[in-house]
Amino acid sequence: MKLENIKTPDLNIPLFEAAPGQFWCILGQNRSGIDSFFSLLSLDHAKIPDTEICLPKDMGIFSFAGQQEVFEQELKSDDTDFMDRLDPGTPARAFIHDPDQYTDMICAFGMDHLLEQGYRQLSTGQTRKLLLLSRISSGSQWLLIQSPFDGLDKAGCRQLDMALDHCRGCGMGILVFVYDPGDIPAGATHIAVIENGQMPFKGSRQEILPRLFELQGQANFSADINDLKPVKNTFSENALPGEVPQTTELVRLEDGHASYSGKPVFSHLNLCVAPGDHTLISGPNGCGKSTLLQVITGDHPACYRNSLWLFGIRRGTGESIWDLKKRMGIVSTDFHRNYRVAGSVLDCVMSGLYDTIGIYRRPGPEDEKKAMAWLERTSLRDKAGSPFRTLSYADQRLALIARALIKLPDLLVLDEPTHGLDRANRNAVLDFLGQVAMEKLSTILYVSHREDEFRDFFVSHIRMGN
Ligand SMILES: Nc1ncnc2c1ncn2[C@@H]1O[C@H](COP(=O)(O)OP(=O)(O)OP(=O)(O)O)[C@@H](O)[C@H]1O
Repeated sequence: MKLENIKTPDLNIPLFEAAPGQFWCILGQNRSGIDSFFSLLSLDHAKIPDTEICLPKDMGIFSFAGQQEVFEQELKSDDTDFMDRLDPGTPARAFIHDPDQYTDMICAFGMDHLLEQGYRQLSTGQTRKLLLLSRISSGSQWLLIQSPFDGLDKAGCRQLDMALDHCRGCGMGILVFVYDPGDIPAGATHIAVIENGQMPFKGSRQEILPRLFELQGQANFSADINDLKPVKNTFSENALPGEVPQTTELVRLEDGHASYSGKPVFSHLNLCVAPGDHTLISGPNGCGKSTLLQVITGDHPACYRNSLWLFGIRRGTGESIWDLKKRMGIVSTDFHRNYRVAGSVLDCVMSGLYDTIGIYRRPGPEDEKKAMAWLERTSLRDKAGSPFRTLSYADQRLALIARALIKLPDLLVLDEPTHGLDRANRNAVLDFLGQVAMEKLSTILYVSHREDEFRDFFVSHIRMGN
């Protein structure tokens, strides 16, 4: 693989070369040009005037955009309307080329018991593991992989490192793109850094690792809690009629359970979240973290089968889900992939005020002002009018985080919200959530696999699946 004299509006790289058997890690911050470089390599027939591009014919590509394409394809072929049951989607087995040849790797990823399960029946991490297996087994001699560790549990990260080492051992060329120096794969033999559209360092791992401290991380997310305090000072400004205010528990789940087709995901789970009980939820892929949060947000049918109280109101007693949603802000991978309406970035952030996906009313000037302020805080102001889906994955995430925060709801339900973000942005978001917690502006339920996100402001930690 060789690219010479790359000159585009975002990139200026005189030369990049990689050989079969090399394992490159490309490291860059969000908006550094790293995504443009990834796109350039992943295009079938990339053409830039005066640029020499020599790419392998066939590459196994794993990317956020590719994952969304698979999801959209699955939606298109959803036959639920013509069946007397939910269409589970393409069986996982069909994504892996010659599964028998990859039995050990499939088992190592913990996917062996899921091969007959439909794509739509997999958790976030399971979906990502499946698509990684799909690319690794594709027979391509080159792998091009974007942010592979996002969403994977600890064991999954270790297995991926081993799988990539195995691929390199078989003579494959590998390029893994990461946004955080902590995500550099253990087996990477070479590192290249992208900064301001350029590639200031590239070379062997030993040569480049000591130079990484020179990198200055600047976050795109920057919010001052003092600007927000006057908007709301207590937990229950949005109290529902008839609700016991202030001291009411936000969530109570007694002997909670959820299952799919009779197969339990979790059971006997008790949870009580009072204002200020910022709660971290962790556990292996597929243990039921997202299902639990979906029960709480009313996005899972088990919410009616449980002894569940939200803001002091028992679910299933005639309450309006819209009234409940008014008091929540939600970010999750499932929500992100389903945010598929046409609409601008400004619309997306503003829609957080109305709890809709997209805008279906004429917003008032005050709402627009609030949304613009959040675009400023996420450095997305100049993208206000751009269609949401044209943003990079990380910028889409920042917009969705702004959407959840715009009304500073009583309950922030954040299921792995920092997918795709670089270290500076991730830290900035978590620092801000720490301030939100300290100022008692919201109560936070937060799912994460990353130990560097296990901050001190979480007062309780639920470890599921142990
Ligand atoms: N629609 C569905 N039908 C059947 N099984 C499902 C469905 N959705 C999820 N599951 C299964 O339920 C289990 C829990 O899924 P869930 O998404 O809650 O896990 P998770 O802990 O959030 O995982 P991850 O860390 O990968 O995000 C998984 O094993 C998954 O395969």
